[in-house]
Amino acid sequence: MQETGSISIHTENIFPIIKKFLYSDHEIFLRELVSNAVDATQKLKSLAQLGEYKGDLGELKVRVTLDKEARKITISDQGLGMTAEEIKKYINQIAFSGATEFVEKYKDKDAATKDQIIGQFGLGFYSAFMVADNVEIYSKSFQEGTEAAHWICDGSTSFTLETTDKAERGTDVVLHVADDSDEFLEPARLRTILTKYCKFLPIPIEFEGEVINQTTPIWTKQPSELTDEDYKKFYQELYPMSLDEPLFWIHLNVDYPFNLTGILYFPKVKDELQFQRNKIQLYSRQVFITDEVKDVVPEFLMLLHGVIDSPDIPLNVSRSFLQADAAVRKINTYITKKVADKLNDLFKKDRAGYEEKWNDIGLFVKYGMLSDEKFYEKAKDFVLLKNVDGKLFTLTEYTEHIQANQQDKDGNTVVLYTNDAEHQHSFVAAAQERGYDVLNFDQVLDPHFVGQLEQKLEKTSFKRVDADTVSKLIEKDHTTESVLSEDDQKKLEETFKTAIANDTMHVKVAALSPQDAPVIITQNEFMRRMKDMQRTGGGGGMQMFGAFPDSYDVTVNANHPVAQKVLATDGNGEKLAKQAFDLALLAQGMLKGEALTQFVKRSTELL
Ligand SMILES: Nc1ncnc2c1ncn2[C@@H]1O[C@H](COP(=O)(O)OP(=O)(O)OP(=O)(O)O)[C@@H](O)[C@H]1O
Repeated sequence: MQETGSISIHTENIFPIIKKFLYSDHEIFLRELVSNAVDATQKLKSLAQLGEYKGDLGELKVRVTLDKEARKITISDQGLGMTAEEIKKYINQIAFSGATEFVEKYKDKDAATKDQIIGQFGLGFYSAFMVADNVEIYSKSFQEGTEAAHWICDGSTSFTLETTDKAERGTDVVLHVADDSDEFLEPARLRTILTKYCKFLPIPIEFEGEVINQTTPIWTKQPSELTDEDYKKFYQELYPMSLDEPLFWIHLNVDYPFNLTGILYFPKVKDELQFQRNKIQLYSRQVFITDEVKDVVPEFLMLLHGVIDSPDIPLNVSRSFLQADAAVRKINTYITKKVADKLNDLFKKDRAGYEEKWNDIGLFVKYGMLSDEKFYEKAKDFVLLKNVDGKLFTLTEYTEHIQANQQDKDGNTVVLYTNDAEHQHSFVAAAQERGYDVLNFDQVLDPHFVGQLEQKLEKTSFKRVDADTVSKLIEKDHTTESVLSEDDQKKLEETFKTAIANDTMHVKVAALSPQDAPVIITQNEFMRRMKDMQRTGGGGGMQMFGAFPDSYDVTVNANHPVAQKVLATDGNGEKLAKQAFDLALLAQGMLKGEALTQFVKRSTELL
């Protein structure tokens, strides 16, 4: 029997269009055909379990063979097979009706809409025509008394279907590789594609006499069956180039309201926001889909490694489509919650171990808090603050720790921090002498984190230690009286102004404790933050602050003995003022170049 026919497609040149636009990655044809073969094999297994197939299953394998000379790639399975009728139905109608619909929708659309349309289409059998100019199917159904069928299609809309004498159950799909697809005739290329997409398929895949996959990867098993070693070993398999062990992991396992399994690993983070080579891999029923998981996994968790497997994620991952997908949004929420629960668990069960890992996980936690409100709500109980002595506190613990000493006259708690303990050493030391605690906020996200905490925590403000003189950082009720008369204060101010002779240095005289430094240079917290934000790309209204030169407050301590000396009428006042000012600059690493040379010269003279 031979039958020729026309595939019910109205648009003549459907394949060139598919070939050109459907997938930029032609290599996925192999993933599609091998997954079809695996599906057919698993369907047969299920039928056998249900007693609907009583024959011998035999060795269930999928074989990929390459005949370079003949320009042929064959994908063979011993699955349930198809009769001629089934080929007409499943291949001619189902596989190609998808293609028709695709082209119909695709015509006359702009690029963005086209992208979206591509995203909606199931990949499948017809992806074979991206690399082949002729495709044959030889198939024999598992059903007794049926004849084997042979189907040929040359990429036009007509096909030939005839009986054949294939003896074994199953399907061979033969691709006659097109002239422009020579790359797929290289064994190494095929092996790479198979390892990329088929490494964890549930049925053995054989290529050049070797099985290339692991049929039961650990994420498909129960956590109770697995040891820490199994998880670590699997991490190595996923990322053979990785030198570090993961810190810990989460085994994901849900079947309602969507299906998802997987393992997420927390890696050691070497430098902040480093480029991540080891990405999370996305699978659908053990078939690799992509490692661009941007829309499936919340952005802050992109720093994690591992695998996610879900049949509920649309296979062909197109941006605009994924973002709108309800299942994807639920998955997103679920993963966020799981990660928060895991961290909370670690924190509760093993505080010491958690603290040890804080350097590595702190970044995730803060990034998560900043980018996801729900995560903030959970993480506020286990986020840690580190002070300059290296001690770690939760938010509540810290508030309690500083409450007694760091309240200002209005009852607000003032949190002091440094972003560079070395550089701001004199300020940190001054604050500590007062009995204040100073936090270390020296990581890349910390400026944003400070902003967030300030908004969230009631009656709490944050000040960088060098934002003001120590007595002004936290304004208490009692004010120190000045030992100088008003005239003297004026005179002192003028002397310093002349000595400094710099418009960006705003000199003022204040009555501080005689134990404080004679001159203190600070940068206003508000102004500094605005300028910082402008530098890191905060747009809009911040622009104007960036245009201002850096400006500083120079506070001269009226109660320090140096003030008396500057006022003494021996003609050395200005020189001393300049010297005291330079010392303050020096304490902050701001004295450089010629100014530094002058300072050294003047110091020698004064000696
Ligand atoms: N190797 C095979 N053995 C048995 N049946 C097959 C085989 N390959 C394809 N088929 C049949 O042809 C149908 C169409 O295949 P196609 O790959 O185009 O779409 P799909 O697998 O149903 O969906 P998708 O691949 O988009 O998820 C399949 O559903 C299946 O019934």
